[in-house]
Amino acid sequence: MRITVVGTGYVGLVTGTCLAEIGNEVICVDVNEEKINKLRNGIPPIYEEHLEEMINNNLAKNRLKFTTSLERGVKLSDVIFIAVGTPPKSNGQIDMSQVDEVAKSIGKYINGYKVIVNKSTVPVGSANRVKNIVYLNMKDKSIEFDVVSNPEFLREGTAVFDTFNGDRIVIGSNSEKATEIMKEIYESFNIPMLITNPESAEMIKYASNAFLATKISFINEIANVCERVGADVKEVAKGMGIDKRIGNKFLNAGIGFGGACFPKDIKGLMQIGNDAGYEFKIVKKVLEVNNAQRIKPVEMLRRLFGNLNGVNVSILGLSFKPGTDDLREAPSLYVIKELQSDGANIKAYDPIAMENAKLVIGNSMTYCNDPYEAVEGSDVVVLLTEWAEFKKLDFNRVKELVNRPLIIDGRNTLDSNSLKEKGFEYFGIGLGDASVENTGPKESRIIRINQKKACVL
Ligand SMILES: NC(=O)C1=CN([C@@H]2O[C@H](COP(=O)(O)OP(=O)(O)OC[C@H]3O[C@@H](n4cnc5c(N)ncnc54)[C@H](O)[C@@H]3O)[C@@H](O)[C@H]2O)C=CC1
Ligand SMILES: O=C(O)[C@H]1O[C@H](OP(=O)(O)OP(=O)(O)OC[C@H]2O[C@@H](n3ccc(=O)[nH]c3=O)[C@H](O)[C@@H]2O)[C@H](O)[C@@H](O)[C@@H]1O
Repeated sequence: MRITVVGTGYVGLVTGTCLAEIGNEVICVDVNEEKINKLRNGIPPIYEEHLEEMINNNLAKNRLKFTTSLERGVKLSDVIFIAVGTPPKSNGQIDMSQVDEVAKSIGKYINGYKVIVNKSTVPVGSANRVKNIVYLNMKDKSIEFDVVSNPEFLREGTAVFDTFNGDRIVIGSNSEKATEIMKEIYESFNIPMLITNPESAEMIKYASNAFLATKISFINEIANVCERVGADVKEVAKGMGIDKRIGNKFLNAGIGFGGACFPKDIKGLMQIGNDAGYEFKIVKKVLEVNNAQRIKPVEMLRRLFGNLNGVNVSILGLSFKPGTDDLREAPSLYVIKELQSDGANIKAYDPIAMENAKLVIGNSMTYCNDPYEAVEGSDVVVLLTEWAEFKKLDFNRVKELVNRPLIIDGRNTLDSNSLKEKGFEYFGIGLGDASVENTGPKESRIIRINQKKACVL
């Protein structure tokens, strides 16, 4: 099939490349000339595992093309995926200007029947919105087209894997013809398809992201209570997750969620509710909990040091999660801002996100070439992203290099017992005894359950 994908960000580029990989002729369009020039030379502007080799493979087979000409993209394809950004405006509302712009151009250049696919995360009613904009901009009103909603569920860092191994493909369509074409495109992925109407498909996307974010804030609140009562949130999550109705995914407590989508889509869902005259209460709290959680390591340091002025803090991990160089809404940005306002000296290292970090954070902290350089002379090591390489560090060497062997593990990812054996002070999030809440003189400790009273079942 001849397919055009508009927008070569995380979603558009991965979708376009994967659709080419299964044999389609794909044109990827972007307004950003620099990105397109790089992509023509096989260089992806983002980091995603396997993406570069797949782009080069499909460029070589002539199945994948990159252009800035949306006109070519519209005229030469039967199906047009819209995968441009839908960022939040400063008031939290969803900015639809990129989608509207693309819809206008599709209307202008449309030259025959097309299926237009909303792949971007867009508010309920957007399939109709795109339909109207396309129609208004068409010269020849007799040309037929359909707009379907096909939300994306890939995660950054595992985007290629997720595209081929997703749990479901959702197609929101009011047209049988368009539905059949969409089914044909996705048939070989062998992923269950849910066919529904566009409004439900649009809502499925927001509801899914908001639910996942809710799970995270929920377990983080459980962690905050665990600290005060001597329970271990990792054990609690394990025990909860065995119940199939709850499931064991997205129950990792830590410093909360970041990324381009959860915070944005929660605000988006609140707006969708507001516009429909309904105040969405739960997700508002989810965001509030997350805002506090992401700066929790700083609160812990304030408690441990009193005054952070002049304290040498080494940060391991800057991206909002492992496997990506994306820093959008990363908890690290908030931690660094707070630490800087307290006068701490910061050295940082991330395996992939250093270049992005320099652009976003600037030269107000020291960027290191490896984790050992980052921890040298530190008063505290703070782990913010659970990159696999941090687990494999030679902690004996780390101990030699630091001023004080103190670790705050914002992702509960390191082996606390082994670190303690090596002589480190170790604090995680919600780990009972390994909580900052439980340090200091006994009388200042917050309620502790007498663990001997606990029943063993
Ligand atoms: N990043 C993610 O993991 C996921 C994102 N989404 C949604 O997918 C959409 C896209 O997200 P990302 O790929 O992260 O965005 P992004 O910001 O990385 O990429 C968007 C691309 O669209 C291009 N663009 C903007 N206006 C254009 C126009 N008029 N014509 C052609 N290209 C244009 C931009 O230059 C940019 O390269 C958003 O709605 C997002 O919420 C959905 C699932 C996962
Ligand atoms: O709409 C989107 O953009 C995407 O948003 C998320 O994907 P993503 O943001 O890439 O990453 P996740 O793996 O979901 O992690 C998001 C954040 O939650 C945090 N997280 C995740 C899981 C967990 O148990 N605990 C936790 O704190 C991560 O550290 C990260 O900061 C969803 O998982 C995707 O299904 C969705 O397509």
